[in-house]
Amino acid sequence: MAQQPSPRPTACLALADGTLFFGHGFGATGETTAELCFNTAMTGYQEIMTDPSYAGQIVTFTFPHIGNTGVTPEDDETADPVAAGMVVKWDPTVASSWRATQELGDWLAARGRIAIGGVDTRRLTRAIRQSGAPHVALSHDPEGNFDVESLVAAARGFAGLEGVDLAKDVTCAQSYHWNEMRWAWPDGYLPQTAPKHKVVAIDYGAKRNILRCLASAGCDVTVLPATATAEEVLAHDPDGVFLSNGPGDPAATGKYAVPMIQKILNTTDLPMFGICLGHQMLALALGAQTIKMNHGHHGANHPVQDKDTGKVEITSMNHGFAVDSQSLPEGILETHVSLFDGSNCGIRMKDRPVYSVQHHPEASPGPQDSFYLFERFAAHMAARS
Ligand SMILES: NC(=O)CC[C@H](N)C(=O)O
Repeated sequence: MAQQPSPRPTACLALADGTLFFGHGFGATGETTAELCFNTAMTGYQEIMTDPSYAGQIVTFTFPHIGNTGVTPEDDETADPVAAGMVVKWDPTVASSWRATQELGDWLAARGRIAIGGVDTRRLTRAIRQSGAPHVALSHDPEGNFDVESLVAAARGFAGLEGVDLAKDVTCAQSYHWNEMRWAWPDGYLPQTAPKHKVVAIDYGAKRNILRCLASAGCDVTVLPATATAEEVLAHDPDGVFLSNGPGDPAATGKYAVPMIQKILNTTDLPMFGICLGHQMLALALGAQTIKMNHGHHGANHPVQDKDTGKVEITSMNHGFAVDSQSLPEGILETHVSLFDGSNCGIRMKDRPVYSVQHHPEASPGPQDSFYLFERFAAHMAARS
């Protein structure tokens, strides 16, 4: 039997070091540049693509079957995809799920996001692990015409994420009130139906499920834009302040967020809780430092140890920067560590209800081990009232 000719490549991924990957384009056509990371989660591709923390990044999925359950608006973490593009091993099949309202490719196309299928994602992931998250250009042309030299030049021209504040691009334009609860509950957990605690949540690129978890732990949540000042936060007379996840370099976003956090810490005794970028900026405000990681942590099976209890949580992670635990000043305790590489995953003030974690306790990577962190925030606010 005559062999079928392999289809002409319609997408090209160019790394700044000149390495090229050809494959099949889906989603939008055109060209985009970004930093490339890999995510090891087996499910949740839609939540990943719509997590604002992924702004400025293209995601390589190490799990080969991506897209085969389509997309549904219920799974959006924000209204639009925020990750710059996606790289997958197999082209998505026709969506097979009773929840699907659209094919992944159509959804990406309607939202201007480029994807490439048919890539040796194992080889690509090994390259990322060895040399660090590369700068890349991704092109999708149905005619298959690629100027590879200009693509490599575009990858080299990408400025990277260090020193870049992306929170201002993804934060809300205006404050709003949030009261929707989460849909899935940890075993035996009863949702708090009557909100008891007034929380101001600062949106540096907040995922919706974080806001749902706060509401479910009994918080009446007012969301404020990233550039909110301490005066604007305190004008709401909150019982607690929450610092959200978000994209980019914490040191850059911290230029306006850190003074705001410091002012609240210096002028009030309010409980404060931060997640991911919020964790990193709280650490900066307390005098610690953050560093860029080689290839970051992105996945849904990251073991994290709670140093207070010794318990291990299986967590979702998505970060390319980390708090340098060596830089934590006196009075700031390390509460959680990654069991993959020992990097910092949580801090708290020794004598105040101010704490934060690097992982994503709102995500449900199968287990829901980390939800207690929201209940702890509510308990701190209850103890104060
Ligand atoms: N998920 C997040 O909040 C990410 C924080 C930060 N942008 C990082 O990459 O480390």
